[in-house]
Amino acid sequence: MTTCDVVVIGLGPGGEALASRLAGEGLDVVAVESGLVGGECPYWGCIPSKMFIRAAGAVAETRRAAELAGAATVEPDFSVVARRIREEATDDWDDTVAAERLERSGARLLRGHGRLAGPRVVEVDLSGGGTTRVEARRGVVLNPGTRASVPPIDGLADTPFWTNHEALEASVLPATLAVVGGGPIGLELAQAFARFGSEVTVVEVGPRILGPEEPEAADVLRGAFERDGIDVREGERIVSVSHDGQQFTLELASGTLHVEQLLVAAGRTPQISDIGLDTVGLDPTARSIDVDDAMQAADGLWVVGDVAGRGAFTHVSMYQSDRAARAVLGETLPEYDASFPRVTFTDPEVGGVGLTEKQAREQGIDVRVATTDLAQSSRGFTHGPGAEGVVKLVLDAARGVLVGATVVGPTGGETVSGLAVAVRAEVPVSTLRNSVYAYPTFWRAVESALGELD
Ligand SMILES: Cc1cc2nc3c(=O)[nH]c(=O)nc-3n(C[C@H](O)[C@H](O)[C@H](O)COP(=O)(O)OP(=O)(O)OC[C@H]3O[C@@H](n4cnc5c(N)ncnc54)[C@H](O)[C@@H]3O)c2cc1C
Ligand SMILES: NC(=O)c1ccc[n+]([C@@H]2O[C@H](COP(=O)([O-])OP(=O)(O)OC[C@H]3O[C@@H](n4cnc5c(N)ncnc54)[C@H](O)[C@@H]3O)[C@@H](O)[C@H]2O)c1
Repeated sequence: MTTCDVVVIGLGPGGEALASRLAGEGLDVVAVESGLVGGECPYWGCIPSKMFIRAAGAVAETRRAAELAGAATVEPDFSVVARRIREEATDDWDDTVAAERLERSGARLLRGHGRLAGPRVVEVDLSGGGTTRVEARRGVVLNPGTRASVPPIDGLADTPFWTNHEALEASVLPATLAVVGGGPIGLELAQAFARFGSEVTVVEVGPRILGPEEPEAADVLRGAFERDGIDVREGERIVSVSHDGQQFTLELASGTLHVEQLLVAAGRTPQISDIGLDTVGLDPTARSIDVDDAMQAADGLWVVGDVAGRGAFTHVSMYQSDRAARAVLGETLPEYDASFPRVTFTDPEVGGVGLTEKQAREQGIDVRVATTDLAQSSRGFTHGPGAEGVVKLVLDAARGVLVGATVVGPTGGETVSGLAVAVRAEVPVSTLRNSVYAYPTFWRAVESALGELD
């Protein structure tokens, strides 16, 4: 048994930041990681996917040049972006740089699978063999993240399907690709593969793609995906999947689909069933671990990242990492920001903050909503092809403040930032109306939407 001040199990973005920060504060930190230091985001998530999307966007913009500026041709070459992902984004899926950075901060890195073995005690199955136990004087921080869920579709588990890992490690573009799931992962990757030349079908079992977001966002995306030649099937059930060594066959409720590759992006499974939660009185079968606003789940136990169930985003993991670090150090925390922004990096982007109209109504808020067509704005008109989008505002009429907003558009993820401040700071809608909006920005469409609230 070794002792230390804090053990961190799982080094996603939040866990890695927390471990090096607490070590920098002089605490004795043991950081346990079974995969790569940094977690999903830098190796199989945000970073490689956004590099892929940036490249696919360049292809799409070049094609739009014909309508705007004269002849331009692009011959997409998937090997260029695959090489950038391998060499520049992920160091060929090697975390040496991140591990050395962590150790330079003073933290001790243990490679292996960690699990609680009671309050403030962690057992680690070391990657090199053997087991060790560590006692943490202050406590343990959990950041184990999620993995791709495999839906219980007949035959699927026996096929060589892709998750986000294989999709972002791919070096060869599939000629045909089916994507199971019309959430952020499925849609971002579907559009990127399609723009490089794959023939893509998205199969969503729910009534619409991007289900938790505003329905207006799905309406815009559906049109954009059709223009990219993507076959979007909503409310579609997959009965069975098989693979004959060459291709996948999907038996759908509406017919049969044959494809070269199958990407499963049907949600995420929290990696908490085997980390000893039962040894501290918590439920290992839950969808997430309940925490208070200081990210504390039990005495001497803090949780950050996707498994805390408060938004599965890197910026949320980092925000929680900051709170948990300050809680471990005994600092008093300001109120928790539950209105965090979110962006799906399709083209057009879908930026959102706070509540959707449906969520606000479910909370009994006196809701008023307004929408405005981004393409009809002055900036949309000058932008031309690719300007489709919408701004939607959700007003709490009783309090006179916005409680949610969505911006779909070429810069939806950036444009929503101003509204994120308005929601977070509860800026009176009268002040938003009595403000000047630069002409001709996409942001100025917000002024039109505010006018529609009357
Ligand atoms: C394709 C894709 C695109 C995405 N794009 C974005 C985006 O653009 N913007 C955004 O904000 N978010 C994005 N996300 C989500 C983002 O990646 C996650 O929210 C983020 O990684 C935070 O996760 P986390 O901190 O919970 O841990 P994770 O990143 O999941 O890391 C957890 C780590 O813990 C390790 N681990 C698990 N169990 C144990 C154990 N018992 N012992 C030791 N180690 C363990 C794992 O090996 C892993 O390294 C994307 C995700 C995917 C898959
Ligand atoms: N840009 C970003 O910030 C970004 C990008 C990717 C992922 N993420 C994060 O990762 C999380 C997970 O993303 P995700 O897209 O995997 O999950 P998700 O849960 O958001 O979406 C999964 C989709 O798959 C569908 N589905 C489930 N089972 C199915 C089946 N059998 N057949 C057809 N469809 C099925 C669901 O109805 C849902 O629409 C996101 O919620 C988000 O928090 C963020």
